[in-house]
Amino acid sequence: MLAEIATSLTLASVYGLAQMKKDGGVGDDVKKIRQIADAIGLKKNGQSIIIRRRDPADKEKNKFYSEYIFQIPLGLAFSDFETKLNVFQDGLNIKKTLYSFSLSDIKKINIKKLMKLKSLKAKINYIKKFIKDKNSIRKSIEMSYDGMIHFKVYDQDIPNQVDFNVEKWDECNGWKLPLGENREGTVFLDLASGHFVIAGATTFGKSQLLKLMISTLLTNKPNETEMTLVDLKGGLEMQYFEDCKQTINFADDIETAVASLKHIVADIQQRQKMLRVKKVNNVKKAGINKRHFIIVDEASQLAPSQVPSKYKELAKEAQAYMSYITRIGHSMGYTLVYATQYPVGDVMPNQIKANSNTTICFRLETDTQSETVLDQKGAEQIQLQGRCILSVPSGRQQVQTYLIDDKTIKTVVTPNIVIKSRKDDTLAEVRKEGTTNRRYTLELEETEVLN
Ligand SMILES: Nc1ncnc2c1ncn2[C@@H]1O[C@H](COP(=O)(O)OP(=O)(O)OP(=O)(O)O)[C@@H](O)[C@H]1O
Repeated sequence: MLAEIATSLTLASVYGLAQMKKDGGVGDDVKKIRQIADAIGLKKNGQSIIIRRRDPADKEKNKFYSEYIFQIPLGLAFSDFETKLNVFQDGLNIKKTLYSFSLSDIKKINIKKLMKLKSLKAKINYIKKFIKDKNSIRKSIEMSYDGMIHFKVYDQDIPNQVDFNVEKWDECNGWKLPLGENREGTVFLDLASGHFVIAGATTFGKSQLLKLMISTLLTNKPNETEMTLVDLKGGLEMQYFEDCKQTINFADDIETAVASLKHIVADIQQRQKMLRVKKVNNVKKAGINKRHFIIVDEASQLAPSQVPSKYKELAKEAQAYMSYITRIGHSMGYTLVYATQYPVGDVMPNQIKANSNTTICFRLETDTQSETVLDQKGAEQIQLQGRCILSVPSGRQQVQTYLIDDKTIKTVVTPNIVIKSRKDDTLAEVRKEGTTNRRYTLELEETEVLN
């Protein structure tokens, strides 16, 4: 037995050392970063960036990156560096050969597993695979600036795809959503923290994310969730949830959408009056646990510039209601989730953008669209389905969102299905009215609630 372990270890060491020799050793990130900056002209009057602090990764303290803090030469801006992030990243990953392998890597080989393999060929293949997997790891960088430029260098990149596992829901307390994974693990969002904007070109993951959000609500807060689902892609994406008891309104055309939003606004105004009587200024203080989520996909179908002329007035009305919901709704227990694949001009109204504190942006077609959503370029460079830039008040980061499968959604939905009476008789009325020269007058009373 001991002899076998020794043979396998020798095998691993010899193979690993051979590969390490081929590579020529591990490079110095600080030196490389400075060389790259110089090579692409990021220096001024002959002065290069100067290293001020090194802070190595410490897995025991859950710190997954090494941080290098540089002073930048006078006359250069952080944006000069930020726009070259890919150049720095690729530079750090340049290898002299195909393999890079260290002695500490050899220690990570699972000896027990190796021992169980019967033939020498299987053992060699196991080690080869281990080395191949190790070498497919790519360093990645995050940059930030606080008077000095911070390079966070991770030994691994964000995963390219992560399938959702229902066990993630056990890790969520309150209104938490398991959004996806970054370089350090799961990223959670608080669904009760404010309104959401979700943007992304077609097939990059918006609908998947909406399904994950709704499934999370139905799993963790089935009795405290109410939903208004506005699916202007023909109702195909949200149809899973149409018959859930939590779905108070379901709209798959502009007229029903406007009618539903109008109801929500009336409900919010009603609730304001109720809170005023109770002399409190939000639902939490009033002891109301229910939250109502208004989920709109695809919001460009409610933008006056994008709809046929006969629907323009309706679209204006819808936008006014949605803006109202984002201004007043949060403290009243109403959350807007505004999703669009086409964030240009009036599809991204200022009020909705300004009043939403979480933005999830998948790939967009142009840098102008990226600026419209995030106030900066970058979303046009995303290549992967499900990869997003998450922007919250505390900062920005890239996340690979979870991919939830239809079977899981069905399992979540089934216990929540109810046979409904036609709840939307009123909506049907409004719809009829809408087709017969209806004149819309906006009466959005903004009642101040007592503090
Ligand atoms: N998080 C993800 N990880 C990996 N692949 C994904 C992810 N989200 C979506 N995809 C892939 O992209 C396909 C389309 O996703 P989705 O339906 O969410 O697109 P979309 O952005 O809503 O597009 P559209 O606006 O045209 O409906 C999915 O069927 C899946 O194959």
